[in-house]
Amino acid sequence: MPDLLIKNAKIFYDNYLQPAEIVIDEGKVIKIAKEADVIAGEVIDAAGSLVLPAGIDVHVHFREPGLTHKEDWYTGSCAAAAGGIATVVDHPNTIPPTIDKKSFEEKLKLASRKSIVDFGIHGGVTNNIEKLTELWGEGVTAFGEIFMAESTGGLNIDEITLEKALGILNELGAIAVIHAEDDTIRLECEALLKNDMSPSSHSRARPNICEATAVQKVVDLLRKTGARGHICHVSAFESVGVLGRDRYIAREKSLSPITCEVTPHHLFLSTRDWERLGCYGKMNPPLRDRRSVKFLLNSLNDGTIDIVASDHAPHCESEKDMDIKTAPSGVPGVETLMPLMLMAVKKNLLPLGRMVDATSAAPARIFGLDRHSKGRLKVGFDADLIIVDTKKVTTIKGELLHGKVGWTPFEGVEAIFPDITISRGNVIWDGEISAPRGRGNFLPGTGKYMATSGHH
Ligand SMILES: NC(=O)N[C@@H](CC(=O)O)C(=O)O
Ligand SMILES: [Zn+2]
Ligand SMILES: [Zn+2]
Repeated sequence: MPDLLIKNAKIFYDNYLQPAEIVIDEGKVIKIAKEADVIAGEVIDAAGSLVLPAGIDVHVHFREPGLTHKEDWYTGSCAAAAGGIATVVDHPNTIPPTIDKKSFEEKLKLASRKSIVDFGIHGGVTNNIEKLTELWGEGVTAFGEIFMAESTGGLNIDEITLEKALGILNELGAIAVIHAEDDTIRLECEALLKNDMSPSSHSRARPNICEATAVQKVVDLLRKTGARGHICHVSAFESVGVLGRDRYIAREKSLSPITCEVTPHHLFLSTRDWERLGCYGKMNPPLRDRRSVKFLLNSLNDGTIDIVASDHAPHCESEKDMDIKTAPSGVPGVETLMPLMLMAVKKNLLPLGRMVDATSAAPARIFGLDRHSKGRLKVGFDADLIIVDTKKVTTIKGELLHGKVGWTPFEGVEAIFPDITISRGNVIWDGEISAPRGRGNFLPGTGKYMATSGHH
């Protein structure tokens, strides 16, 4: 008898919403049919709600080890589950940073003990060029974010180191995940604004051209070295222009595309929100004006932007409640990503199919998580699913979220939260967290398999 039957579901299949029943056994989807005609150990009646692939958030900062007053693997993964995300990839700017075998093993142990969702771990790139191969063999998902400019953690590197690292990543066949901002432009602008204490000065300290210049530089370096690249959190319309041009050339030359992501805060907030948010609106890259915001949404629609990722970067209120120069950069977002995207679909800002691809199938494909059967509602794939009643529009409240910091830049914004999140056939969220600590599995990157299978 299979473990679970979801009946009265509506699924998005063949570009249509269709009624379906989904049969799950041993964590996998084993049958999808109009009428499954089986008796299962357990039955969930979706009562006509949508059943979609759970989200995959490839950009979170879960802050452990070292910064657990902001977040840890348990609270971060609970926030993910409550927001409809069943897989995350963590970034390296923890304390210690994830830059060698030892720090990687430490993070892996903590995450394995505490995470309730499946996870990958990215390796960091600093002056650890000689450690990249060992990190790859340990099973990091990819390398990054590689900081071209200062951001939380101070892991930024210069262009010479970046080029060297990209050469090695090309040999490994690993993806370079880039935080693209130009540090020279940042320093120049910051110097000019050193007496400007208005929160909105942060957007001018890191203007559009600061990002676009770095995007152009790293595109050139990726093409020169041959390394595969993914650009984090693009925010300026000029950057998307640079990437669109490269994509066109890449297609003509049959090169692998450089992929990119956008965050919900760059899609749904703008420089207008400085007034409401004050220093809580400080993040890198910063809030942009309406022109970029519109362009980002169009580019997500037409596929120039591949995926949505949260850049979940929590800081405590006591840390944010400082002057704009002292406050740390970053906002929480893992729990609100899917609810905001579902709301965007309801408002006709984006077709459902595009939203589903950008939050599940595409991140899985780009980061090789599809080899772990992630990212699709499909027979043979992991039963990582959400059940959503799209009629249930609520407003986001920081105090109801499950991360540690208790605030959100989206306070009062309309959203659609999932009723149920299922990970490998287990209900991990149904209005409360229903998963034991440490049930989440590590999803090793391809370097691990190459190391164990003995060829390179
Ligand atoms: N986005 C941010 O402003 N901050 C991130 C780091 C980063 O992604 O740059 C953080 O870890 O706090
Ligand atoms: Zn970043
Ligand atoms: Zn980040």
